[in-house]
Amino acid sequence: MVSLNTVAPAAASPRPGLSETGVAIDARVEKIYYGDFLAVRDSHVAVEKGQITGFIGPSGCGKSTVLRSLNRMNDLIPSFRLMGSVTFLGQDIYAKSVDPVVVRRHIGMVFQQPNPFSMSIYENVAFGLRLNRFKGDYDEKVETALRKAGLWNEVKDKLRQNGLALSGGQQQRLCIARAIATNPTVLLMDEPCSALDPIATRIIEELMLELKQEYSVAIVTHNMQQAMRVADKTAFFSVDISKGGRTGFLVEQGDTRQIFHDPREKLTKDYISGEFS
Ligand SMILES: Nc1ncnc2c1ncn2[C@@H]1O[C@H](COP(=O)(O)OP(=O)(O)OP(=O)(O)O)[C@@H](O)[C@H]1O
Repeated sequence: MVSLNTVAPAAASPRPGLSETGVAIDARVEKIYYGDFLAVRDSHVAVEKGQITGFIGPSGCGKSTVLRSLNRMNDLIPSFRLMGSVTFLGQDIYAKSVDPVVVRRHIGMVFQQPNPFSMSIYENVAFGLRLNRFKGDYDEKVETALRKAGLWNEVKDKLRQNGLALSGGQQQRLCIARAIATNPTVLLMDEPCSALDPIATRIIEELMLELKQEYSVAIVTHNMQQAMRVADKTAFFSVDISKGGRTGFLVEQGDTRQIFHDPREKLTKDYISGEFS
């Protein structure tokens, strides 16, 4: 059982394996507000173990809002308010006793813009380990994370160089290395390729397919082809403008093939045929 209550040294709290199938994160969003604005309603989203779950839908439908609710990243926005529940391996991540720093160690995040810190490549990867008061072999952890992120061969001779000196695609892989260094169970990726060229995008997509051997992944993407290429499961969101607002909601979630080729809902069908026509 994972403890979400205190910052335990990273090495002392092993990551649950992906041997069993099932749900890693179960989010039952009733409502999400920013101040008085109802941004998302009625969205039950699951991130399954060892799979990639894609979040798709038109701009403003709440994909990023829901994604960022899955590891309490939205806590940093004072006007944010969630009604409903989000459980990680059966535990309520919004429970009073839970430490959001520990949640984010188990559920890491990669953002749209590569955002390495202005520090060395090595220290970028070691950052989360230091935050989590890791006491073991830093060199080994940094190398392993860089290898898993497919970056080791490109940076092994310049680990003391500033991370900001890398190319955009390399910076994004550095951010992935930083996210996986603390041995998370889930990786959340918010449009991780939107700032990258097609070659760097393809590298990250291939990396995602490798990462799902070890991690459960949820990715927000605007790119439907990307969702089809990488996602096992797809959650399609839409925007309700019927009451004069703009409120996002989940239309349906299912196997990616089913969502793209045999959607249950007309809204999904219309969106997908519009995107591909
Ligand atoms: N920090 C915030 N404060 C207030 N409103 C916000 C905030 N972040 C997002 N919103 C609003 O919440 C709604 C959902 O935004 P969100 O970014 O989650 O949608 P999205 O589907 O990811 O959009 P996009 O595809 O354009 O990135 C939008 O109306 C947006 O303007």
